[in-house]
Amino acid sequence: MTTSSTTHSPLSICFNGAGSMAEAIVKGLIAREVARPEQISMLNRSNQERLNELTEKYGVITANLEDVKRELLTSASIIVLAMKPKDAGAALKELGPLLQEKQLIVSVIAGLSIDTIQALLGFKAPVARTMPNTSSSIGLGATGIAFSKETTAEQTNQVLSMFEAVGTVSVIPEARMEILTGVSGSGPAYIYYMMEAMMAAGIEGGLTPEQARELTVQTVRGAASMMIETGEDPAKLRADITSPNGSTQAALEVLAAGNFTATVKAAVHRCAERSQEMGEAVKKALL
Ligand SMILES: NC(=O)C1=CN([C@@H]2O[C@H](COP(=O)(O)OP(=O)(O)OC[C@H]3O[C@@H](n4cnc5c(N)ncnc54)[C@H](OP(=O)(O)O)[C@@H]3O)[C@@H](O)[C@H]2O)C=CC1
Ligand SMILES: O=C(O)[C@@H]1CCC=N1
Repeated sequence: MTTSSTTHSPLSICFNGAGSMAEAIVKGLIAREVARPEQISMLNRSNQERLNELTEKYGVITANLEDVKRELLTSASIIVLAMKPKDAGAALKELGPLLQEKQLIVSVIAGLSIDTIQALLGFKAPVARTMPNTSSSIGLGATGIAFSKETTAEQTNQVLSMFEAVGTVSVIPEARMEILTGVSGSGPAYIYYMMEAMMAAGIEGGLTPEQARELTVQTVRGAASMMIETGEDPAKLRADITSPNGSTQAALEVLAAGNFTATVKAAVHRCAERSQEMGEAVKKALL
């Protein structure tokens, strides 16, 4: 850590990691005009083709030369850690000595705790531990955020603005971050899995792939919008569809026989547990 009193103005955000989650956030930030492309830099380990693609698509700054990368990291007001958990330990150890104490670290890394991030950096940096999801790219993300006590009010507001621009935000105690990952961080994947199965069944029954897709997408979109617009519990909305002894009841009985609720709950809890395991692995390997 360096202790120069340089202030970082205007706001600049450096994404350390330039994969699908970083792109989802950047796309949303630019579309919603929360940051201009020239305020955003994106770095990765080695994939130059990927950096070229991001500059072409969004006009953001990218770099692969080590000294330029270092300059972008040291001059950013916010550094977003967006690499896989297995790569985070080495990246944080390298980053620590470069940072000034006022630079804010925003992590999107599953399982990695604030304590571990600070221990790997080598000092108590202000940290916002977040768990977004890929729907941020279209402004419909759901992000959980926990702040370290070193985070200033201004930094807290900057992070809230960043993620509110790309969807909804839930500020939660850090201890709830794993279960939130199970619900909303990985959640879109479960819905896509369900949609794949519905589409496959529709095609088996003779719908064209296009019809199966359109009907499935509109059904999921309509169901989500019904919850938002009516404010009803899903159990009530489900009951409204389920005629006694009708076709929906017959379908739900098949799902219940396959332990639908228990299976989905087990999946969410296993996701939370796996997230914790990944964080523990980083801690064990590098501290
Ligand atoms: N995908 C999702 O839905 C969500 C992901 N997350 C979290 O986001 C993080 C990233 O996931 P995702 O975007 O899917 O991963 P990707 O594999 O798509 O991207 C990872 C990126 O990290 C880069 N990288 C690896 N090591 C380093 C390093 N030492 N320094 C800088 N950059 C590095 C890679 O560069 P290169 O290609 O050059 O190796 C690549 O650009 C994960 O920790 C995950 O837990 C959180 C919420 C949702
Ligand atoms: O699968 C993963 O590990 C990440 C975390 C949340 C979504 N994807």
